[in-house]
Formats: sequence, C-alpha cells, structure tokens
Amino acid sequence: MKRSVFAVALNHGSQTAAWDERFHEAPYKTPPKTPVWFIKPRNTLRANGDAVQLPPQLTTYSGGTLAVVISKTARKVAVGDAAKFIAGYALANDVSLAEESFYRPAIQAKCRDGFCPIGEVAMLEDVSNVQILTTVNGVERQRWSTAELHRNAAELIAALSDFATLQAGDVILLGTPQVRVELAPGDDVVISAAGLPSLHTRFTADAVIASQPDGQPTLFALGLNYADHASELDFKAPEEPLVFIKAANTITGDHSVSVRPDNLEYMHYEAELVVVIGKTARNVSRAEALQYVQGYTVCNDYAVRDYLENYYRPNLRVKSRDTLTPLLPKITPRDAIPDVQNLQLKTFVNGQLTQSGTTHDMVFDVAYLIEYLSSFMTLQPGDMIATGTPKGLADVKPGDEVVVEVEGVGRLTNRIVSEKAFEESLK
Ligand SMILES: O=C(O)C[C@H](/C=C/C(=O)C(=O)O)C(=O)O
Ligand SMILES: [Mg+2]
Repeated sequence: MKRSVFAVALNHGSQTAAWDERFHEAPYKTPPKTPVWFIKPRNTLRANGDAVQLPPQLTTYSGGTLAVVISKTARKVAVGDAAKFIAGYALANDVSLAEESFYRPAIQAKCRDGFCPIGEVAMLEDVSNVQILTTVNGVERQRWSTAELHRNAAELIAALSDFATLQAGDVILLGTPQVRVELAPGDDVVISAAGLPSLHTRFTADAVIASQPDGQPTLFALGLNYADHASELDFKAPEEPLVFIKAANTITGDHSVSVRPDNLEYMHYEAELVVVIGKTARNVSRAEALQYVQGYTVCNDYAVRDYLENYYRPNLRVKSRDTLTPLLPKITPRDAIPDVQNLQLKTFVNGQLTQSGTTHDMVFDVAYLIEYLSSFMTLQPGDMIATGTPKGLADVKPGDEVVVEVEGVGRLTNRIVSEKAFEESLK
C-alpha cells in the first residue's frame, strides 16, 4: 500500500501561543489562516519496534501524536461526513529537530530517515479528548490531550481533501505541543493512549538498516533554483536549496487537464526538468551523484499564488493541489543526456513561446541536489526531484493549452479547465 503521510504544524494551542508575537512580524506578517501542512516522506516511515538512528551532533526531539488513517478515496469531504472516511487511528512520532522558523519548509528538521514511526491502527469512537503519553526509559516525559488542538481530525480531513484527494491508507498526523521531549542515544520511547496499540521506538547512535518503507515515491521540488526567477519574484537566490515536497495526489499525466480554481488572480506554469533516482542514495558525493540517476523527465510545477501563506512557503495548498503537477510518464535514460546542465527549457501557451531558459542557470545543479538531499535522507529508486523553473511565468486561464518542453527529454501538454467545468464533468 503506497500511502502518503501528511502532518500539520502549529495545530496545538501551546505552539500558536508561543509564536503569536513573532507571527505578527515579518516574514510571517499574520498568523496562519489555513492548516500549515507538511509531508513525512517515505524515508521517514518506521513501524512499531523499529530502531531509529539519531543524527550525530544534532539535538533531536520526540513528538508523540495521534494519526488518523483514511479508509477510502476522500475528495472535498465535508466536516460532518469525515467519519465515513476514517479507517481508524494510530499513534505516531513526529520526530524533529528544533524549528527555528516556520517560514520555509523544514525538510532538514522533519524529513530525516526514521523521523516518522507510526504504530498499528485501531478504531476509536471519540478522539476529542485523547491523552497522548510519552515515556522515555519508563519515565513519563510528556502528556497532552487532543482537546488542546485547534483543528480535530474531521476538520483536517475536510481542509486537506478540499485541494488534495486522499486515498485509502493515507495518514494525517494531528500535531504536537510546543514543548517536545529531547532524545538521547539509547532512549527507549513509548507513545501510548487508551484504546490504541502503543508505539515503541529505540533511538540509537548506531547506523540502522531500515525496513523498506511502504510510502509513495517522494517528489521533491526546488523553489527559486534559477536566479532570474527568484528576481522576478523579488527574492534573492537562496544560499541553500529551498526544497519542498509535493504529494502523489498532485501528479497527473501528459495531455491531461489542470484545474484552475475559480475566483483567482494568478495561477502560473513552471517548466521544470525532473530527475528520477535509480539507485538507493545516502551520503552520496557530488562527483558520483549522477550514477544514482535513472533518467530525466519533465513536469509543470503550477503555482496558485493567491493561496501563498508565509508558513512552509510555498505551502501545500499552493503546490500540492490535485492535477497541478503534470508529469511526463516517459523517462529519458541518463546516458541519453550528455550534459544535463545544458538543456533548453521552454513553455508555449496556445502555441506562443512564453518561457525560455537553460538548465545551465540552475543555482544548485542536479549533482549537488543529490549530494545535499542524500546527506540527511535516504533517496530511493523512483524518488524524483523537480529542479525549479527559470524566469518567464505568466497567468494561465481556462481553455489555454500549455506545453512545457525540455530539450532532449520531452514535451508535456496539458489544458487548463475551470474548477466549475471540472466539477460539472465529474457529475
Ligand atoms: O514564492 C515562493 O515562495 C517560491 C515558490 C516556489 C517556486 C518554485 O516552485 C520554483 O522556483 O520553481 C513560488 O513561487 O510559489
Ligand atoms: Mg517550481
């Protein structure tokens, strides 16, 4: 079962209380209006009883929480109907480094190997006031209640399924308090709650051979990885890769439709080269990185900028919407591309060339991105990296035909439809 694991930050009252003053200042400007989603990619997933290696020299925290498991396809679910889409609940551990900022996605803090152990599923009738208990080596270190959460499981299912269709087996972690439990090598951590199987994880300094994760291949994407695109958005080029993750629900195919939500100011295309990982990669050097590439393909990393909030920006509601990541199914083998940093990227809207750039202008090149990501997480065959888009964005409207092209790799065509027309087509 290839599941996606979503999580929400700032959903516990103690977090928003602790950060409230900061959230009224730059770069946040205002407290979050919508759930602050993030993804726990498959390299983070572990089962009950698995050991997890603590990253050396980094203070790491346990984040015991409750997870809701989806029972069947859930699309635009009303809060009152959410119970029909719940298979049960599980205890989980949102393991994390300290979060110094919520502005940009916290990939290094949240997505390291083993940073999401999830226990066995069981049904609970009432989760409005579940006591989540964390013990370390048999001593109680944290106790909190789901009654302290801003949004409950039903509200989170409704909010997420409004833009991302959920599948059976998908999981949502409901959040954690501001104060977390610091971990040390050798710690035996047990997360427990009445009516649910406990979750036991042993944290170690030693290298751990992990079980094969059962999650969806990870789709990484890069923000501002072309200096000219950064400048057209009034940003400086980033000093380290601005990585975000897109969930499987957003991917669609060639000659598909992409839905432009109604009542929008601005939805733009983004022609991008996509790297497909071919071999398990961990701590890979830049010099050897391309040996871990299976090949390349093309995506259109659409963005609905109306929905941008300055929390884990670009947030999932902008970048992980259903149908807004057309991806060419054909993978061009690595050896068919002599120099991946010398490829033309183009976008045509209704036959007119509207975007043109070259992979030579990437701020962080393909080999460096593999070295960077594999330095703190294990990349698996099938994982993909959408490497960013150059200057030349423009709004697209229903009826537009959008073609994105990467020299030597392929052309990807799709058509924009309005949300109204798309919903009509589903009836
Ligand atoms: O505005 C931002 O935070 C950057 C964000 C993502 C950019 C890309 O996906 C890219 O540069 O390819 C955005 O523009 O939504
Ligand atoms: Mg992009």
